Amino acid sequence: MSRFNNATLLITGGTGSFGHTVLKHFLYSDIGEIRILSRDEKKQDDMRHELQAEHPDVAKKVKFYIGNVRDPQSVHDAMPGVDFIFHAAALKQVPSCEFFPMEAVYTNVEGTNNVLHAATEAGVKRVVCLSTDKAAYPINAMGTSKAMMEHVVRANARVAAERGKTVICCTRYGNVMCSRGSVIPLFIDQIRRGEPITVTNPEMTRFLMNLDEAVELVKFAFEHAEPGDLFIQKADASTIGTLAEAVQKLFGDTGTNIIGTRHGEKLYETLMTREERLRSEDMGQYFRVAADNRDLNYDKYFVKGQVQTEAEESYTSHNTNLLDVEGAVKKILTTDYVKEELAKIGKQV
Ligand SMILES: O=c1ccn([C@@H]2O[C@H](COP(=O)(O)OP(=O)(O)O[C@H]3O[C@H](CO)[C@H](O)[C@H](O)[C@H]3O)[C@@H](O)[C@H]2O)c(=O)[nH]1
Repeated sequence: MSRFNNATLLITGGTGSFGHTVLKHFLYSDIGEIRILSRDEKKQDDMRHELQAEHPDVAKKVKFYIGNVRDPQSVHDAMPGVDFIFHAAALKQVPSCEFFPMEAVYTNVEGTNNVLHAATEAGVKRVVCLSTDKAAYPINAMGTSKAMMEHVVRANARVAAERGKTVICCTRYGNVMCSRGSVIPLFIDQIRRGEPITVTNPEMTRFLMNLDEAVELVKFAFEHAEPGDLFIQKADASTIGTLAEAVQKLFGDTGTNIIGTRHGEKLYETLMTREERLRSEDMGQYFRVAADNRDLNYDKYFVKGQVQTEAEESYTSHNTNLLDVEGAVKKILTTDYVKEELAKIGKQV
């Protein structure tokens, strides 16, 4: 019998790519109920139909709640009886958050705070929050809001730990290949229309990860997290030039336009800062960075000698394993999306 036997799992942002994959993963487990809390009734309705058509035997485990993490009452209303929460609701598009930064604050910072307060109050057992590499040394509004979210997570984790019921932690990932609005589906669409693909900067690098890899870490976090832990998924990376070539190799070459870096973009991403790396524990497929659990009375603590505060290097998409075109082809072929798109044009892989 697993920890989830007959339990209720709430997924915020459950109609998004990440939430949806977590849902599918738990659907056939011994879990009792899965609640989806999200804003868009159309997406919920589509998902309800999809579940009824494809998983009729377990579809009734899923309950839909229309709400918004910005609205504490709607969060509160979804909470009774919940044992576990996967908090994925977020604004995540870099350029749009750049133009509407307060919207990112309301959803990513305040929304997370609302979820964690309600969870702590309701005595939920465990909460796993979803963060991004853009929160490490952030330069854009989306990343800055997610960095602040991570602070909100740690502060709430400390309070919840004192109360002794709820364990709150965070998982941090790089780019999820083929998630909604991301670059691989865009390239495929452009090729399908016979247009050149738009590459911002071929030298830019991004961590590449598929959703199934990511779910493993969510499960691990549910099982093993200590209050305030940050789990960081290790991943390969690729330059955008290499990624573009890999997509063209599979879908055809309609030419390439270089359009230049967009608002708020970095040349490379950092998954773990130097400061975090120094405190991290290498756990094979991921790193664990434990929370600093001292309180504000620093004079209680006495440190002898020099204290090292930074590791030599951060863990970045420039210094992790960089894939070549062949490696990138293999990697993107691990996603259902690419396999389905290839099937549509009659290509078997
Ligand atoms: O027309 C385009 C659009 C994007 N890119 C490039 O492709 C890479 C990936 O771009 P995406 O828009 O797919 O992803 P981002 O890195 O901007 O951000 C995404 O990945 C993040 C994780 O790092 C978060 O999940 C975030 O929510 C999500 O938008 C970037 O280097 C970008 O410059 C292009 O070359 N051409």
